[in-house]
Formats: sequence, C-alpha cells, structure tokens
Amino acid sequence: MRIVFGADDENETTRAVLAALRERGEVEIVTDDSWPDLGSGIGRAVVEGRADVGVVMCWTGTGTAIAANKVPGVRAALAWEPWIARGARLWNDANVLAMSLKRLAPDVAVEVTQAFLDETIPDSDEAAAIRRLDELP
Ligand SMILES: O=C[C@H](O)[C@H](O)[C@H](O)COP(=O)(O)O
Repeated sequence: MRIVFGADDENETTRAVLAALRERGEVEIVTDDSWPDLGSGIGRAVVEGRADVGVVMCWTGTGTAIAANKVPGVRAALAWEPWIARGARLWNDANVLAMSLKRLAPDVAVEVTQAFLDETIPDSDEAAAIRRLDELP
C-alpha cells in the first residue's frame, strides 16, 4: 500500500502514526507548515495517484480535513476512534484519514490508523450514495 502522510507539527503521536504507517507500506511524506496547503497537498497526492490513501494530522485534524476535501475526488474523514475510521472507509469510501495530533494519545492514534487501513472494501450497499458525492453541485 502506498500512503501519503503529513502533519503540521511533530510529537509522540505523529511519530507513532508514522512508524505504524511505515510498517504497512511505502510512505511519502508531505511537509508544509500551513495546514490548508498541507491538507490540499495530501489530497492532491491521493487523487493524482501517488498514493492509495492519505493520513493527515494537525492540532484538531479539522483544518487539514477541510482543506483536503477541497480537492475534487477527496473524501477526507476526521476520526478519533477506530469505529469511526472503519465506518468512514466502509460507508463513505474515505480516501484520507484526518486526526488530531493534540488530542489523540499515540496508542489511540495508531489504533485509529490501523482500523482505517484494515478496512479496504466499501460496503456495496453504499455504492450509490458514495457515487452521489461526485454528482453533487
Ligand atoms: O485546523 C487547524 C489546525 O488544528 C492547526 O494545526 C492549528 O490551528 C495550528 O495551526 P498554526 O500552527 O498554523 O497556528
């Protein structure tokens, strides 16, 4: 699996997530101190096909998620527990995971990340709804 990762700050949580990602595949790191540009850069890496999925972190996770979702074709989801991350993949076919680097403990962030990466196939019952996202004005 090819993964693109970026965080607008570095701490124990971002280091733990990055280490976990490296165990799962080939990781490209995007560096940008500006959270809008970071989120957008992660999103672009995914839609341009440089990575299968993106993982992005900022203080809240929200700013980079919002920025990533500005890129057409990106479905970025903010998750803070494994069930949310799994659901985002299953029911929304999320292709970018966003997390707070300030509020998630390293072990929780790693669990959320693993859940996101483990759930690879979207629920077929949601296929029409997921396609509908691309048709929205
Ligand atoms: O949504 C935005 C993020 O949580 C940022 O990480 C936070 O606002 C800090 O950003 P900056 O370092 O640009 O002040």
